[in-house]
Amino acid sequence: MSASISLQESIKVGYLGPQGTFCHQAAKNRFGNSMTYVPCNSIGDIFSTVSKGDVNYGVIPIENIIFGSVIQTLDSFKLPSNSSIVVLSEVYLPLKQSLLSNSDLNHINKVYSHSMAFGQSMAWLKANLPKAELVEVNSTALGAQIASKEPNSAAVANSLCADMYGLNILESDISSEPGNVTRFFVIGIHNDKTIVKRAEKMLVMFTVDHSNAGALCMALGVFSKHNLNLTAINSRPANDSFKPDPKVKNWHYMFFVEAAIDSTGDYDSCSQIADQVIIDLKQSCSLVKLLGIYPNML
Ligand SMILES: O=C(O)C(=O)C[C@]1(C(=O)O)C=C[C@@H](O)C=C1
Repeated sequence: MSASISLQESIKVGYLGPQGTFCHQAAKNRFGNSMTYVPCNSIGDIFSTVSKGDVNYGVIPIENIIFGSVIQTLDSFKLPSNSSIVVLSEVYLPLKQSLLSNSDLNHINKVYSHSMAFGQSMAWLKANLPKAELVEVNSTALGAQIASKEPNSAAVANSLCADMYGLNILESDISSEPGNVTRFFVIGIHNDKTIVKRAEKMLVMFTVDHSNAGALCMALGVFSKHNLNLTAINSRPANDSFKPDPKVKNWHYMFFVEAAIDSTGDYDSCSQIADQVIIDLKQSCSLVKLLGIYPNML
Protein backbone atom coordinates (compact mmCIF):
# COMPACT_ATOMS: atom_id res chain seq x y z
CA MET A 1 0.00 0.00 0.00
CA SER A 2 1.44 3.39 -0.90
CA ALA A 3 2.22 5.84 1.89
CA SER A 4 -0.31 8.38 0.59
CA ILE A 5 -3.17 5.82 0.55
CA SER A 6 -2.43 4.66 4.09
CA LEU A 7 -2.26 8.33 5.16
CA GLN A 8 -5.69 8.89 3.58
CA GLU A 9 -7.12 5.82 5.29
CA SER A 10 -6.19 7.35 8.63
CA ILE A 11 -8.44 10.34 7.80
CA LYS A 12 -11.95 9.71 9.07
CA VAL A 13 -15.08 11.23 7.56
CA GLY A 14 -18.43 11.03 9.41
CA TYR A 15 -21.62 10.78 7.33
CA LEU A 16 -25.32 10.00 7.84
CA GLY A 17 -25.47 6.21 7.74
CA PRO A 18 -25.95 3.45 7.02
CA GLN A 19 -24.02 3.11 3.75
CA GLY A 20 -25.92 4.12 0.62
CA THR A 21 -27.32 7.46 1.82
CA PHE A 22 -26.99 10.52 -0.39
CA CYS A 23 -24.77 11.91 2.35
CA HIS A 24 -22.43 8.91 1.88
CA GLN A 25 -22.36 9.56 -1.86
CA ALA A 26 -21.64 13.29 -1.36
CA ALA A 27 -18.80 12.40 1.04
CA LYS A 28 -17.26 9.95 -1.45
CA ASN A 29 -17.61 12.48 -4.29
CA ARG A 30 -15.70 15.00 -2.16
CA PHE A 31 -13.04 12.79 -0.56
CA GLY A 32 -12.67 9.77 -2.90
CA ASN A 33 -12.57 6.09 -1.99
CA SER A 34 -9.49 5.80 0.20
CA MET A 35 -10.73 7.63 3.35
CA THR A 36 -12.23 5.78 6.31
CA TYR A 37 -15.96 6.53 6.30
CA VAL A 38 -17.74 6.47 9.66
CA PRO A 39 -21.56 6.05 9.60
CA CYS A 40 -23.49 8.15 12.16
CA ASN A 41 -27.11 7.62 13.26
CA SER A 42 -28.31 11.20 12.83
CA ILE A 43 -27.19 14.63 11.66
CA GLY A 44 -26.82 15.61 15.34
CA ASP A 45 -24.48 12.63 15.83
CA ILE A 46 -22.29 13.77 12.91
CA PHE A 47 -21.87 17.15 14.65
CA SER A 48 -21.02 15.58 18.01
CA THR A 49 -18.59 13.04 16.46
CA VAL A 50 -16.75 15.90 14.73
CA SER A 51 -16.87 18.09 17.88
CA LYS A 52 -15.33 15.31 19.98
CA GLY A 53 -12.54 14.82 17.42
CA ASP A 54 -13.54 11.18 16.74
CA VAL A 55 -13.48 11.97 13.00
CA ASN A 56 -11.54 14.62 11.05
CA TYR A 57 -14.47 15.81 8.94
CA GLY A 58 -18.24 15.42 8.74
CA VAL A 59 -20.54 15.73 5.71
CA ILE A 60 -24.03 17.11 6.43
CA PRO A 61 -26.96 18.09 4.16
CA ILE A 62 -27.87 21.80 4.30
CA GLU A 63 -30.56 22.33 1.63
CA ASN A 64 -32.44 20.72 -1.20
CA ILE A 65 -33.51 22.59 -4.31
CA ILE A 66 -37.10 21.18 -4.12
CA PHE A 67 -37.83 20.88 -0.39
CA GLY A 68 -35.60 23.59 1.11
CA SER A 69 -33.45 23.84 4.21
CA VAL A 70 -32.50 20.91 6.45
CA ILE A 71 -33.62 22.10 9.86
CA GLN A 72 -31.75 19.39 11.82
CA THR A 73 -28.54 20.86 10.41
CA LEU A 74 -29.44 24.47 11.27
CA ASP A 75 -30.53 23.43 14.77
CA SER A 76 -27.28 21.53 15.30
CA PHE A 77 -25.27 24.69 14.52
CA LYS A 78 -27.27 26.48 17.25
CA LEU A 79 -26.22 24.11 20.03
CA PRO A 80 -23.52 25.50 22.36
CA SER A 81 -21.97 21.98 22.45
CA ASN A 82 -21.19 22.39 18.72
CA SER A 83 -19.58 25.80 19.07
CA SER A 84 -16.20 24.58 17.75
CA ILE A 85 -17.69 23.42 14.41
CA VAL A 86 -16.75 25.32 11.23
CA VAL A 87 -17.88 24.90 7.62
CA LEU A 88 -14.93 24.06 5.37
CA SER A 89 -16.51 23.39 2.00
CA GLU A 90 -19.73 22.74 0.12
CA VAL A 91 -20.72 19.84 -2.18
CA TYR A 92 -23.62 19.89 -4.68
CA LEU A 93 -25.06 16.42 -5.35
CA PRO A 94 -27.52 15.98 -8.26
CA LEU A 95 -29.79 13.10 -7.22
CA LYS A 96 -32.81 10.99 -8.02
CA GLN A 97 -35.22 9.61 -5.42
CA SER A 98 -36.27 6.05 -6.30
CA LEU A 99 -38.99 3.76 -4.97
CA LEU A 100 -37.40 0.48 -3.83
CA SER A 101 -39.31 -2.61 -2.73
CA ASN A 102 -39.57 -6.38 -2.98
CA SER A 103 -43.38 -6.14 -3.35
CA ASP A 104 -45.58 -5.04 -6.25
CA LEU A 105 -46.75 -1.44 -6.16
CA ASN A 106 -50.34 -2.47 -5.39
CA HIS A 107 -49.27 -4.48 -2.30
CA ILE A 108 -47.26 -1.71 -0.62
CA ASN A 109 -48.86 -0.37 2.56
CA LYS A 110 -45.85 1.26 4.24
CA VAL A 111 -43.05 3.47 2.88
CA TYR A 112 -39.91 4.29 4.88
CA SER A 113 -37.63 7.26 4.27
CA HIS A 114 -36.03 10.45 5.55
CA SER A 115 -38.41 13.43 5.85
CA MET A 116 -36.39 15.38 3.23
CA ALA A 117 -36.74 12.54 0.70
CA PHE A 118 -40.52 12.34 1.35
CA GLY A 119 -40.68 16.12 0.80
CA GLN A 120 -39.00 15.74 -2.58
CA SER A 121 -41.29 12.95 -3.79
CA MET A 122 -44.66 13.72 -2.12
CA ALA A 123 -46.53 14.42 -5.38
CA TRP A 124 -45.60 11.00 -6.79
CA LEU A 125 -46.37 9.20 -3.49
CA LYS A 126 -49.78 10.87 -3.18
CA ALA A 127 -50.66 10.01 -6.78
CA ASN A 128 -49.36 6.42 -6.76
CA LEU A 129 -49.51 5.20 -3.15
CA PRO A 130 -52.32 7.35 -1.66
CA LYS A 131 -53.18 4.81 1.07
CA ALA A 132 -49.66 3.85 2.15
CA GLU A 133 -48.41 4.92 5.58
CA LEU A 134 -45.29 7.13 5.27
CA VAL A 135 -42.86 6.34 8.10
CA GLU A 136 -40.03 8.81 8.76
CA VAL A 137 -36.69 7.30 9.71
CA ASN A 138 -33.23 8.85 10.20
CA SER A 139 -32.02 8.30 6.62
CA THR A 140 -33.07 7.01 3.21
CA ALA A 141 -30.66 4.04 3.42
CA LEU A 142 -32.01 3.09 6.85
CA GLY A 143 -35.47 3.08 5.20
CA ALA A 144 -34.13 0.72 2.51
CA GLN A 145 -32.60 -1.56 5.16
CA ILE A 146 -35.95 -1.76 7.02
CA ALA A 147 -37.99 -2.27 3.82
CA SER A 148 -35.73 -5.14 2.77
CA LYS A 149 -36.81 -7.06 5.89
CA GLU A 150 -40.51 -6.18 5.92
CA PRO A 151 -43.06 -7.60 3.42
CA ASN A 152 -45.41 -5.11 1.71
CA SER A 153 -43.13 -2.18 2.47
CA ALA A 154 -40.97 0.13 0.34
CA ALA A 155 -38.36 2.86 0.72
CA VAL A 156 -37.68 6.16 -1.00
CA ALA A 157 -33.91 6.12 -1.43
CA ASN A 158 -30.92 6.25 -3.74
CA SER A 159 -31.21 3.53 -6.42
CA LEU A 160 -27.73 2.33 -5.30
CA CYS A 161 -29.47 0.98 -2.18
CA ALA A 162 -31.33 -1.59 -4.33
CA ASP A 163 -28.19 -3.73 -4.79
CA MET A 164 -26.82 -2.97 -1.32
CA TYR A 165 -29.95 -4.09 0.51
CA GLY A 166 -31.45 -6.58 -1.96
CA LEU A 167 -34.44 -4.56 -3.23
CA ASN A 168 -35.96 -3.96 -6.65
CA ILE A 169 -36.20 -0.53 -8.25
CA LEU A 170 -39.96 -0.08 -8.84
CA GLU A 171 -39.57 3.51 -10.09
CA SER A 172 -36.20 5.12 -10.68
CA ASP A 173 -37.06 8.84 -10.45
CA ILE A 174 -39.97 9.97 -8.29
CA SER A 175 -38.68 13.46 -7.41
CA SER A 176 -41.47 16.03 -7.81
CA GLU A 177 -39.39 18.21 -10.13
CA PRO A 178 -36.56 17.51 -12.57
CA GLY A 179 -33.05 18.69 -11.69
CA ASN A 180 -33.13 17.57 -8.05
CA VAL A 181 -29.97 18.65 -6.16
CA THR A 182 -28.97 18.64 -2.48
CA ARG A 183 -26.21 20.87 -1.14
CA PHE A 184 -23.99 19.47 1.62
CA PHE A 185 -21.42 21.09 3.90
CA VAL A 186 -18.10 19.58 4.92
CA ILE A 187 -17.55 20.47 8.59
CA GLY A 188 -14.49 20.28 10.85
CA ILE A 189 -13.31 21.80 14.10
CA HIS A 190 -10.81 24.29 12.78
CA ASN A 191 -10.06 25.99 9.51
CA ASP A 192 -8.07 23.47 7.56
CA LYS A 193 -6.04 24.66 4.62
CA THR A 194 -5.29 21.05 3.56
CA ILE A 195 -8.83 20.85 2.20
CA VAL A 196 -9.75 24.53 1.82
CA LYS A 197 -7.33 26.46 -0.31
CA ARG A 198 -9.79 29.01 -1.71
CA ALA A 199 -12.66 30.91 -0.15
CA GLU A 200 -15.43 32.90 -1.82
CA LYS A 201 -18.39 32.58 0.56
CA MET A 202 -19.08 33.10 4.25
CA LEU A 203 -21.76 31.77 6.60
CA VAL A 204 -22.62 33.69 9.75
CA MET A 205 -25.15 33.06 12.53
CA PHE A 206 -26.59 35.81 14.77
CA THR A 207 -29.64 37.01 16.68
CA VAL A 208 -31.00 40.55 16.76
CA ASP A 209 -32.52 42.55 19.59
CA HIS A 210 -36.27 42.42 18.92
CA SER A 211 -36.96 45.51 21.00
CA ASN A 212 -35.18 47.63 18.36
CA ALA A 213 -37.24 48.47 15.25
CA GLY A 214 -35.19 47.75 12.13
CA ALA A 215 -32.62 45.57 13.94
CA LEU A 216 -32.56 42.89 11.20
CA CYS A 217 -32.40 45.58 8.53
CA MET A 218 -29.35 47.08 10.28
CA ALA A 219 -27.68 43.67 10.43
CA LEU A 220 -28.24 43.04 6.73
CA GLY A 221 -26.96 46.55 6.03
CA VAL A 222 -23.53 45.36 7.21
CA PHE A 223 -23.35 42.95 4.24
CA SER A 224 -24.40 45.69 1.85
CA LYS A 225 -21.81 48.10 3.36
CA HIS A 226 -19.11 45.54 2.52
CA ASN A 227 -20.58 45.06 -0.97
CA LEU A 228 -21.42 41.39 -0.33
CA ASN A 229 -24.13 39.56 -2.25
CA LEU A 230 -26.44 37.52 0.02
CA THR A 231 -26.89 33.96 -1.30
CA ALA A 232 -29.09 32.42 1.44
CA ILE A 233 -30.98 33.48 4.57
CA ASN A 234 -32.52 31.06 7.07
CA SER A 235 -33.99 31.54 10.49
CA ARG A 236 -34.71 29.14 13.35
CA PRO A 237 -36.27 29.81 16.75
CA ALA A 238 -33.65 30.84 19.33
CA ASN A 239 -35.48 30.40 22.62
CA ASP A 240 -34.54 31.31 26.17
CA SER A 241 -32.64 28.05 26.62
CA PHE A 242 -29.74 29.97 25.01
CA LYS A 243 -27.83 30.69 28.17
CA PRO A 244 -25.70 32.60 28.99
CA ASP A 245 -27.15 35.38 26.77
CA PRO A 246 -30.05 36.94 28.72
CA LYS A 247 -31.08 39.01 25.67
CA VAL A 248 -32.25 35.87 23.81
CA LYS A 249 -35.91 35.18 24.66
CA ASN A 250 -38.67 32.85 23.45
CA TRP A 251 -39.81 33.82 19.92
CA HIS A 252 -36.45 35.34 19.10
CA TYR A 253 -34.72 33.94 16.03
CA MET A 254 -31.29 32.76 15.08
CA PHE A 255 -30.50 34.01 11.56
CA PHE A 256 -28.14 32.16 9.23
CA VAL A 257 -26.84 34.42 6.46
CA GLU A 258 -24.61 33.25 3.66
CA ALA A 259 -22.88 35.76 1.42
CA ALA A 260 -20.60 35.68 -1.58
CA ILE A 261 -17.46 37.66 -0.81
CA ASP A 262 -16.48 39.69 -3.82
CA SER A 263 -12.92 38.47 -4.12
CA THR A 264 -10.69 36.41 -6.34
CA GLY A 265 -11.03 33.38 -4.08
CA ASP A 266 -7.97 34.45 -2.11
CA TYR A 267 -8.38 32.80 1.29
CA ASP A 268 -6.63 35.47 3.36
CA SER A 269 -8.46 38.43 1.83
CA CYS A 270 -11.78 36.57 2.21
CA SER A 271 -10.93 35.89 5.86
CA GLN A 272 -10.14 39.58 6.48
CA ILE A 273 -13.46 40.70 4.99
CA ALA A 274 -15.37 38.08 7.00
CA ASP A 275 -13.67 39.22 10.23
CA GLN A 276 -14.65 42.83 9.49
CA VAL A 277 -18.27 41.77 8.88
CA ILE A 278 -18.30 40.01 12.26
CA ILE A 279 -16.91 43.10 14.04
CA ASP A 280 -19.60 45.27 12.42
CA LEU A 281 -22.43 42.78 13.16
CA LYS A 282 -21.44 42.76 16.83
CA GLN A 283 -22.42 46.46 17.01
CA SER A 284 -26.10 45.61 16.59
CA CYS A 285 -26.53 41.80 17.03
CA SER A 286 -25.99 39.26 19.79
CA LEU A 287 -24.54 35.73 19.66
CA VAL A 288 -22.66 36.54 16.44
CA LYS A 289 -20.62 33.63 15.11
CA LEU A 290 -18.70 33.13 11.88
CA LEU A 291 -19.52 29.54 10.89
CA GLY A 292 -17.01 29.41 8.07
CA ILE A 293 -15.47 30.72 4.86
CA TYR A 294 -15.26 28.31 1.93
CA PRO A 295 -15.12 28.04 -1.87
CA ASN A 296 -18.23 28.52 -4.00
CA MET A 297 -18.76 25.09 -5.63
CA LEU A 298 -21.80 26.07 -7.73
O1 LIG B 1 -31.05 10.16 4.03
C1 LIG B 1 -30.14 10.44 3.21
O2 LIG B 1 -29.85 9.73 2.25
C2 LIG B 1 -29.40 11.67 3.38
O3 LIG B 1 -28.26 11.77 2.95
C3 LIG B 1 -30.11 12.86 4.01
C4 LIG B 1 -30.80 13.75 3.00
C5 LIG B 1 -31.22 15.12 3.64
O4 LIG B 1 -31.29 15.24 4.85
O5 LIG B 1 -31.54 16.03 2.84
C6 LIG B 1 -29.82 14.07 1.92
C7 LIG B 1 -30.19 14.19 0.64
C8 LIG B 1 -31.60 14.09 0.22
O6 LIG B 1 -32.05 15.43 0.12
C9 LIG B 1 -32.44 13.37 1.22
C10 LIG B 1 -32.01 13.15 2.47
